[in-house]
Amino acid sequence: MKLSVVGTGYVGLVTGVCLAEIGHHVTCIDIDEIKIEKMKNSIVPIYEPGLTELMTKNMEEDRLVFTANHEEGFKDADIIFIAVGTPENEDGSANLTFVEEVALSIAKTAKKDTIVVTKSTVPVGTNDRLQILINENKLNTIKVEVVSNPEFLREGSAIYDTFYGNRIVIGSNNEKAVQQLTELYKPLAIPIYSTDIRSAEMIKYASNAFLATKISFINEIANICERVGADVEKVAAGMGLDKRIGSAFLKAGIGYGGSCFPKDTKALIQIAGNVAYDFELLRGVVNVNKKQQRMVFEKLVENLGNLQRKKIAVLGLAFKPNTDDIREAPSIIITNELTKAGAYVCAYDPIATENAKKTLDSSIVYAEKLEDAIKDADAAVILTEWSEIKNMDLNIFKSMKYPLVIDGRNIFELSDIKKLQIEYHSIGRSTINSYDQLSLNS
Ligand SMILES: NC(=O)c1ccc[n+]([C@@H]2O[C@H](COP(=O)([O-])OP(=O)(O)OC[C@H]3O[C@@H](n4cnc5c(N)ncnc54)[C@H](O)[C@@H]3O)[C@@H](O)[C@H]2O)c1
Ligand SMILES: O=c1ccn([C@@H]2O[C@H](COP(=O)(O)OP(=O)(O)O[C@H]3O[C@H](CO)[C@@H](O)[C@H](O)[C@H]3O)[C@@H](O)[C@H]2O)c(=O)[nH]1
Repeated sequence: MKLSVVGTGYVGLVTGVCLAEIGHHVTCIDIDEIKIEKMKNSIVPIYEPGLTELMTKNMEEDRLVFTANHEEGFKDADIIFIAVGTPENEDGSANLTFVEEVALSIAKTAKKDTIVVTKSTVPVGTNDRLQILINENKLNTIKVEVVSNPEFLREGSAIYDTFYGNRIVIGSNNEKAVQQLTELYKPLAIPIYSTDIRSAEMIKYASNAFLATKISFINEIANICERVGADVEKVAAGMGLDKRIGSAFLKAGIGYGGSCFPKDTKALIQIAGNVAYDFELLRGVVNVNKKQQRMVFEKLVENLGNLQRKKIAVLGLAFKPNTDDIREAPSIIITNELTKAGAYVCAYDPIATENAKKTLDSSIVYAEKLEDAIKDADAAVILTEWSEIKNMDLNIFKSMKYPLVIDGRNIFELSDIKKLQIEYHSIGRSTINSYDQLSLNS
């Protein structure tokens, strides 16, 4: 089939490349001309494992092209995917400006019957409104059918998730459109769940809100564990054995970040509010997350006191490993607090440094190597569970001025930490202070 994908961010580019890989002819469109030029030259503008290779392969096999011109991009399309951003408005609601701009440009330039598939995460009712917007502004006598097809990929494993997702949700009342999309996705052999448009839109928000709820739940359990002498890692493992609960998304830490959970939870609270429903539970989830994101900073102040002129090594800046994305990353809040408190922040991230430089306070110094950030530090905080950090030689902590480590991701085994002379605090587990004990004994 001939497809167009509008928006070449984390969702659009991965979708376009993967659809080309299963044999479709794909035109990726973006308004960012610099991005388009890069992609035309086989440069992937984001970090996503495996994407460069797959993109280049499909370009070479003539199934994937890029353009900044909507009209040219829509020319032959049987199906147009909308994958532009839906960022957060100041009041927490979803900003639909980009989606509406694309819908209008389809209305004004599409010249043949087409299915418009919304992959962007949009509030319930949006696709119905897009259908009206397109019908009212169409310049040609063509049929345009708007379908909801929310995306569930995760950054860092986006290609795997596209090829091996648990389900594909299609929201439409038009049987022909559902059939055509089913045909399009057939090579993926992923179960298709077909439903009405509004339920499809809600499935996306409800799924993200539920996963965020699991995270805030386990984080609260972790905070209680610390106070009653239980270990949250063991608690989560024991809970996860119950198939009704499941072990996924029970990793305690410094809260969820990223471009989706923070904005989508707030948008769902707004969606409920718009129909006079107070989503009390989800408000709790969001508040717990805010509190949790400050946890590392609070533990630092508790143990170090005044942070003025203290060197703090910040290990990991991305909101999760295997991505360069720092949107809504806990590192933003934590480094802001640190710099406000007068600390000297030396940060290390294997991939996200360039994006961090655009967002974080300009006083932050970026180390080239993990060991450079840690050397002579008064404390180290771990914010992202990159495998490089997980697998580091723990003896590097010996090069610190005082080996105080606050691990916001519980990446080390307490049994390994006990072998070191180090003061180690994590989330929902007991504190290890073999440094002071050893110095008292010697
Ligand atoms: N990032 C994820 O992991 C993820 C997963 C599932 C769903 N989503 C949803 O998918 C949507 C896209 O998210 P993203 O992270 O890929 O966004 P992104 O910000 O990475 O990319 C959006 C792209 O759209 C382009 N764009 C904006 N207006 C345009 C227009 N009029 N025409 C052409 N291009 C235009 C931008 O230049 C940008 O390259 C959002 O609604 C998001 O909530 C994201
Ligand atoms: O047990 C866990 C699991 C995740 N996280 C945090 O939660 C955030 C989100 O993680 P993850 O879900 O892996 O990444 P995203 O790429 O944001 O993917 C989520 O958001 C996407 C955008 O909507 C959806 O498509 C995906 O299905 C959904 O998992 C990150 O900060 C993680 O550190 C935890 O703290 N504990």
